[in-house]
Amino acid sequence: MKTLIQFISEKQADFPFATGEFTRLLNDIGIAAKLVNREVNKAGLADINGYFGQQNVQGEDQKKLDVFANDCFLTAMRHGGMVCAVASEENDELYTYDNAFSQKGKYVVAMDPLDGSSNIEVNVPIGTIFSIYRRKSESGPGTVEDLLQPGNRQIAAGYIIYGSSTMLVYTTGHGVNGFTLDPSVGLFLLSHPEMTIPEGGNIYSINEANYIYFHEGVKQFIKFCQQDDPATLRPYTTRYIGSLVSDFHRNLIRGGIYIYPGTLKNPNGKLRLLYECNPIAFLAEQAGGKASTGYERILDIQPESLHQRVPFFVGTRHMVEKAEEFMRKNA
Ligand SMILES: O=P(O)(O)OC[C@H]1O[C@](O)(COP(=O)(O)O)[C@@H](O)[C@@H]1O
Ligand SMILES: [Mg+2]
Ligand SMILES: [Mg+2]
Repeated sequence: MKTLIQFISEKQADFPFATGEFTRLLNDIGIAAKLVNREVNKAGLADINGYFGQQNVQGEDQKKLDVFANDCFLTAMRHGGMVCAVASEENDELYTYDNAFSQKGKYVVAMDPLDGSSNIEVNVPIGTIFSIYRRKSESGPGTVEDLLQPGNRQIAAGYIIYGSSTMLVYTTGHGVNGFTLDPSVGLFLLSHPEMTIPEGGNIYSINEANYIYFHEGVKQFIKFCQQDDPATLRPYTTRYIGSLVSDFHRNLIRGGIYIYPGTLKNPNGKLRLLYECNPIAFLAEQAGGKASTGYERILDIQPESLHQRVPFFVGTRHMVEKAEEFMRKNA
C-alpha cells in the first residue's frame, strides 16, 4: 500500500513548478494529526476531557482537546516552516509566526483544529479540518488579506476523522483521496483512492431540533425527503452525528445531503466559511457533489472576516439542487 508521502510525491508531477514544499506541509499536518489521534484514543484515561476554562471568539467554551489540537497543528506548521499565517477557530486573531524561517513560507492555512467538540466526551467521531492557500503578500508575517481569499482559490483542503479508524481525506483539485492511519507503523496508507459521492444517496442530515426556526424552503425540503416515492428512494433516512466531519464523511461514502441552514434566530447559520464550509465544499465538488448557501456557490463567496458564518448545503449534487429549488421557490 502507498503511504501518504509516496502518493503526494508521485502526484507532484501534476504540478510543473512543484518544489516539494507542499509535500512537506501536508506531512507536517499528518504529524500533528497523529499526535491528536493519540490523545483522542486515550481521552477517557488522560486528563484531556472537559473544558479548558476559556472561551473562543465564537463565545464557545473551549474544550481541553480543542486547545491541545490547536497547539499541535500550530507547532507542527512552525517547525515545517512552509506556513506564514494561520486562521484558527481557536484563535480570535490571525496567528502569525515570529520566526524568520516561517515568514518565508508561501502558504497560509485556515483550520478547525477540533471539529465536533460537543462529541469529545461521548466517544463519537470528531475531526480536524484544514484549507490551504498560497499567500498574496510578498514576505514577512502573513496578513488577514492572505486568508480572505474565495474558496475557489484553495490549493488544497482536507480533514482528519478520528473515528473507529483514523483517516486523512484531502484534495488538491485533482480528485479526492483517503488514507487510513495504520497505528502499528504510524503511517497513513492509501485506502480510499479517487473517492466520489454516490449519486443514489438517500440520507438527509440536519439538526431538526431547530425546525421551528427553519426557513420555509428548508421545511419543504425536509417534507420532500419524508414523502413516500420508492422510484426516488424516498422516504430518505436521516442521520445526524453532530460533527460536521463525520456527517460529511458518511455522506461522501454513502451519498446524502448535510444541511446547517440559516435560521430565523441565526440568519447565517453556525458553520464558519474559512475553515469549515470552504474546505468541505472543495472536497464535495472534487468528489462530484455540490455545496451552496441554498442560493450561492460556497467557493465563490468573497470572505469578509476570519470567523464569518454561512448557511451550508452540501452533498450529492441532485439532492443539493432539489433543496436549492425549494429555497428559491420560498425566497
Ligand atoms: O449542535 P448543533 O447546533 O447541531 O451543531 C453541530 C455542528 O457544530 C459543530 O460541532 C461546530 O464545529 P466545532 O465543534 O468545531 O465548533 C459541527 O461539527 C457540527 O456539525
Ligand atoms: Mg467545526
Ligand atoms: Mg472546532
